[in-house]
Amino acid sequence: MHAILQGKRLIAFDLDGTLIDSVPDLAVAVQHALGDVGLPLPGEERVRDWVGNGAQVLVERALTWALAEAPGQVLQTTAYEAFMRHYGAAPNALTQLYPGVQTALHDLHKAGYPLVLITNKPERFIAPILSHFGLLTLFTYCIGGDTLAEKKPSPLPLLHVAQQLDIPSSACVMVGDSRHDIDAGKAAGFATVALPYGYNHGEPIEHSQPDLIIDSLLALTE
Ligand SMILES: O=C(O)COP(=O)(O)O
Ligand SMILES: [Mg+2]
Repeated sequence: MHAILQGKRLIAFDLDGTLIDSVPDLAVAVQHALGDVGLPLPGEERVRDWVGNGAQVLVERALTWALAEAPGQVLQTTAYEAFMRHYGAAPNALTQLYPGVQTALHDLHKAGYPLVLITNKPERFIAPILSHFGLLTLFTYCIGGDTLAEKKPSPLPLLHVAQQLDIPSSACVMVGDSRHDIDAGKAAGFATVALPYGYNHGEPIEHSQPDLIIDSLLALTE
């Protein structure tokens, strides 16, 4: 096991950009939603930079780009509902696990670590995606962006799971791809591990000064 796991008793993982490359399916759903309301389509590369603060903000960023101004509430609600419908219809069509994820999660689980998932993605999508990849049963807890009163970068979801499992923050690790994961981890008193291959609004994850940067989750188990 990697030295950062020494004395640790809980590992929390981010989902999008950390375990799964979900942007191709998110982009399809965003484009369908914008098409439904008669707006121009942004393309996958723009959508990549908009992921990270949950589905409402993703839709709001897409609408703001398409309109060149902030959307009104009615349009936001209509486009959000369309996005949720389209994404829910096909959350796994193009989504792939990043290399090493399957092996690393199974090895950490076998080694006895409780694994938890803390994503800003709406909760309803978590189980269909994790079970598609055979990973759902590895996780003790799954928290979505709409599960609790606050989402990352708030430390609340991290502190919530640590408290539920009665594990002190100093014995917990947050693993993620974006500044929201690292900021939440630091604010919760967790050790922080970053993956540089995900979605961080186009900014290098080094800027958030995580405790460790690894190229693949396999580095945790070696
Ligand atoms: O849905 C998002 O905006 C990002 O989700 P994540 O927290 O799993 O990266
Ligand atoms: Mg992420």
